[in-house]
Amino acid sequence: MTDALQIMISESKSSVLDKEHNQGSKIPQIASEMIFHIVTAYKAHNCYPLLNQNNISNSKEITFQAFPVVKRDGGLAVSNLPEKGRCLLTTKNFYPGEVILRQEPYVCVPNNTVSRCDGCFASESLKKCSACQVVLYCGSTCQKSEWKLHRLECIALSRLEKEKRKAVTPSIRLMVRLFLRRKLQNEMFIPASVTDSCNFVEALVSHLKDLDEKQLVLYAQMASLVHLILQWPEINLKEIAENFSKLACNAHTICDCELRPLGTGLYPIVSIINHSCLPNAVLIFEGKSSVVRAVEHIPEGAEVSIAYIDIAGSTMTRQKTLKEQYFFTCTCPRCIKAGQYNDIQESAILEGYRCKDDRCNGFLLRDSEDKGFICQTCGLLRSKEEVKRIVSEITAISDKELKSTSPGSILFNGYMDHEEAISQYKMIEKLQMELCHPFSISLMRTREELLKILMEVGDWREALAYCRLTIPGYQRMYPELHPLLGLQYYTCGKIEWTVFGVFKILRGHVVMYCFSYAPHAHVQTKEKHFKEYSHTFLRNMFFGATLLEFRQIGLVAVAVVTGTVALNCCYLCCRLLGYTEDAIKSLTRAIDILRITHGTNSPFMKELMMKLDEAHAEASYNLSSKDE
Ligand SMILES: C[S@@+](CC[C@H](N)C(=O)[O-])C[C@H]1O[C@@H](n2cnc3c(N)ncnc32)[C@H](O)[C@@H]1O
Repeated sequence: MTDALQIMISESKSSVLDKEHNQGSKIPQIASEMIFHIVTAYKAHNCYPLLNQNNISNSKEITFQAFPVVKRDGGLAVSNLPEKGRCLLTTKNFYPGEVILRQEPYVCVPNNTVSRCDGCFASESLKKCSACQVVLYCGSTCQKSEWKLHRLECIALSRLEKEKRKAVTPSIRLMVRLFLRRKLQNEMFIPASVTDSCNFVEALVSHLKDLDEKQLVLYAQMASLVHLILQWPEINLKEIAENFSKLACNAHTICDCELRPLGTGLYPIVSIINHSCLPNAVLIFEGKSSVVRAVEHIPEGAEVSIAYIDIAGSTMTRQKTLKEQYFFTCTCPRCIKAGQYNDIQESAILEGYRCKDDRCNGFLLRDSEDKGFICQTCGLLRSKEEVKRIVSEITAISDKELKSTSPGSILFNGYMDHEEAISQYKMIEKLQMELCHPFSISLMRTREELLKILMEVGDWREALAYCRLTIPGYQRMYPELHPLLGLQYYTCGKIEWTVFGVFKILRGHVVMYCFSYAPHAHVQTKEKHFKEYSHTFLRNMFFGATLLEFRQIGLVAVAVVTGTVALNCCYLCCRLLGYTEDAIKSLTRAIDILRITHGTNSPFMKELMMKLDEAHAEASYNLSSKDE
């Protein structure tokens, strides 16, 4: 049977390759048919060729025993669980904040939403590699550090016609690099070690047998492009397609410290870690290095777990996502509660509707006669028709053709300009407030979008209001030590620290003209001539004057000040009353969480801790000037 399959693979391969050279446009269809046949044949014979957790011990090339212990002295071992496959176990205690594992990527690539340097993922001062014209570098240091691998990649990419080079997406590059690195390690141009070798890649689960036809077709199309780039007769399309399937469930999105995606990387030992919706560890990146830290005490002999997905959703949503992307049913402590009353209640709050009575905070469940949804606190019915009407209004706004016809003028999330985006999101927010439970995820996502845009335009005051609105949702949806909760406190503190008022002095009274100041940007003001205050200038002004009284009337505020500095200057700038204390609270909460998830040594954390120190210094200055 294996021989028959082998013949089929080689026949299909040669036909694909022939077509590839003769009629480029037909390749994908033929390649996908081939993959489909191969997989169907494997399925029919209940046999899967490469390693996976089910047949791992039968493999001749590599066995599980070849690398049972990842880091004996580091407290980790690899084991195998019947329902999960391989897993990472601890052989010592790990405590919150302790690094469990650090690993460099076996291969990685930056994403293409923004142009980035291949070496460090920076997005500034980039130059294209003069030979392939595909890969970007920020300077010679990064170019040199990447050269061993890029030398071969560059030759391969340079052979491609210009038009085809445009189709070289990050996923295609990641696959090309995977094969190139394996080759370089086999030929000993790049050193291999027990934990950094293609053996680990071979052992990754692929779930090829679980893919639907559409996905198989896609992988086959992608495989044919990789084949065309590499032009290695010894690899076949099936192997490449299977590797795409492996990357889909084993590669990780590389993020910056604020969890914004930068690229994709394969970290073979990190890939052994299984998922939990209540994980005991977190995966963070320091540059391109992956770092897994404990977020709770993990006793010796326990399994290390991380979250593969955003764990904010209801059990049903999380399970659906895990099944679709990773092909398993989660049985973590949260998921085993599926269907229990508390779980149903939580789902209804996160993804359901609000009570018709504004004053009631109850959650709604579908009524038995299917007329609508009944509030479980006050018993009020919300009709299906009403729900439908609001849902379709929201959809209509979301779908509205706001996209610009000329790509150059798209400013934000496809909207023509920020103001338009803000107004659309506010309309959606209003409708969601009418429809959804106050802790609903969709309402929170809308507010997150608004926060993002408002920060982009430097409207710090409103951004702060939205940021504060999201905090209770985050507290509810995430565990106490979740990086996203820490980062939301950080954003709040950062804005509280940033919001300034600019005052104009009028005979000892000061009239406030604006509320916001964006460092290194223009002061946002009703009176345009207040532009371009430098950060230092504003800070100096603040320290030179004492605010006696502050009253806010709409957008204008009146403040009474004393102090010669204030009177010598035309304008006085002051952090809005009470915001320093708020910033201290938010930054402290952020640090309490992020020092566990992110450690304390990264530049990001150092800056954050410095900000908190500054806030403390300013608060005690305020206190002392008040006493005087
Ligand atoms: C990144 S791999 C993790 C390592 C994997 N167990 C192995 O044997 O290589 C992801 C795959 O592991 C399995 N997996 C991960 N977490 C799981 C869990 N909580 N329950 C069952 N299977 C899980 C699924 O097959 C998933 O697609």
